[in-house]
Amino acid sequence: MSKTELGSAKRLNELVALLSKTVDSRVGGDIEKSYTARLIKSGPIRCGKKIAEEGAEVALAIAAQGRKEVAAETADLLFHLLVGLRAKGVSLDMVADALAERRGVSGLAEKAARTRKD
Ligand SMILES: N=c1c2ncn([C@@H]3O[C@H](COP(=O)(O)OP(=O)(O)OP(=O)(O)O)[C@@H](O)[C@H]3O)c2ncn1[C@@H]1O[C@H](COP(=O)(O)O)[C@@H](O)[C@H]1O
Repeated sequence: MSKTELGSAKRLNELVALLSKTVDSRVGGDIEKSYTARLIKSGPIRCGKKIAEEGAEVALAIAAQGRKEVAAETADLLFHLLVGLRAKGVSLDMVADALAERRGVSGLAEKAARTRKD
């Protein structure tokens, strides 16, 4: 990873950490004043639907729109993912553990091992 990439990843990491804290702070908050509080209160099914919607918007932007649109839709998706994780009680640590377990394991090797088991 280049120095520039590492710098951008660190910045995104810090912003996601701050956003995650904001999301946590909205739990049980006033649903008239906070979109996050309203979405968390609406539960995991509604949050899941929003994530599917935002994910589709990212996919469409990648397929047919410009880079600015892709970045904006990705920011929407990241926010909704954080809200969905919070609504479901999944910590960022759990996601980090899942990512760490896969580190260095080629997707192709993993797929081949899975196919052998089937
Ligand atoms: N990052 C975000 C963020 N990204 C997207 N959104 C909101 O996500 C909503 C959903 O987007 P849509 O385009 O689907 O809008 P919609 O069709 O009206 O949404 P729905 O009625 O389907 O829920 C919009 O209202 C956006 O404003 C966000 N709302 C909040 N944040 C962050 O969360 C913080 C706390 O926000 P509140 O909880 O509202 O105070 C903010 O300061 C921001 O940092």
